[in-house]
Amino acid sequence: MQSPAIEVKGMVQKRSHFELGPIDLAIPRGYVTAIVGPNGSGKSSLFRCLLDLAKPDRGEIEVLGEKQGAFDNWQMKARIGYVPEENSSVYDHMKAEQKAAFTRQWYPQWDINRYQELIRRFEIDPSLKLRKMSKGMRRKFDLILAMAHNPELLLLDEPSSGLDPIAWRTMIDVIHRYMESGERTVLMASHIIDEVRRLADYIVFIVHGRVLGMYEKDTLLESWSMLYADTAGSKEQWRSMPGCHSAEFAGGSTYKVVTSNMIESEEWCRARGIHILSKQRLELDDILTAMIEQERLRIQS
Ligand SMILES: Nc1ncnc2c1ncn2[C@@H]1O[C@H](COP(=O)(O)OP(=O)(O)OP(=O)(O)O)[C@@H](O)[C@H]1O
Repeated sequence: MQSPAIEVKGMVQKRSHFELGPIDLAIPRGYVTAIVGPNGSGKSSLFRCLLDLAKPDRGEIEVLGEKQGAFDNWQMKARIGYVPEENSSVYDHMKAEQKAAFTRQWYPQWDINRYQELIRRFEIDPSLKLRKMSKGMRRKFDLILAMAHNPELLLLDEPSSGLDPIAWRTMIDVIHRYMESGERTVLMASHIIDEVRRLADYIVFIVHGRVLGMYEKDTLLESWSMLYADTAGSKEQWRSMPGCHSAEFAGGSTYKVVTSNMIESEEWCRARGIHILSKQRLELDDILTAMIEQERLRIQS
């Protein structure tokens, strides 16, 4: 089996009011993995640790087979593309084309045709000064700079922040095409459920600096469901149902039940003669909300 693109073992970063970790994570090569979590859950902090822009207090990080610490090596940086959550204002006085000329010095694989194709697709005027660009234009340009050297690994921190719907679709298409070779890896943080649904193969949920789990997206969406079940008057111990997240009385002899394991829940109901009246898959944001609730209960207990 291929080694992971990113491997994090027992990583902890302590701040005065926030602790990230301990985090253990293996991001697979050749796939898009989305990190999803509420504001302040530590997504950007994790990205900065992965890129050696911030130091963890404990643990090990390996990116593209290199242990953290080998990152001062430009050859290593050239294998990665990064779009941070906030862009730096240091280069604001430059025109886009000057910033591109400056950036390409660091990337031996800079692909001028690819750069120009992306400039066209995202409709960027390269003669414009960066400070004159709108937030969305700047975001598109940052994406272009991160992708013009065809990196093996792309780290995108809320890539669509500020993009209009047309630019957003272009971004989705550009990332899909980037992944076509099957050898590239994307790790992205996102709050946009539609973006995660369209792009991600795997989803990592992070809450209060801790990883709740990493899931294959399709399996996750197939497993979490809400069902209405008719118990025909019998009292059910819903808590013993596999995957039971919550069960609430819905009138008559009907219950509304949320499960994280639809297949086993159905079998459990069948074995007890409980009739499932309807079932509906949960959306990713509902799943995240349910997981946050589970985590809250776990911490309280
Ligand atoms: N440079 C820093 N110094 C000290 N604390 C920081 C720093 N950057 C972030 N934090 C804190 O770390 C915590 C996690 O923030 P982080 O930006 O990593 O979360 P996030 O999941 O990316 O949030 P968002 O979705 O809002 O972008 C927050 O409590 C934040 O205040």
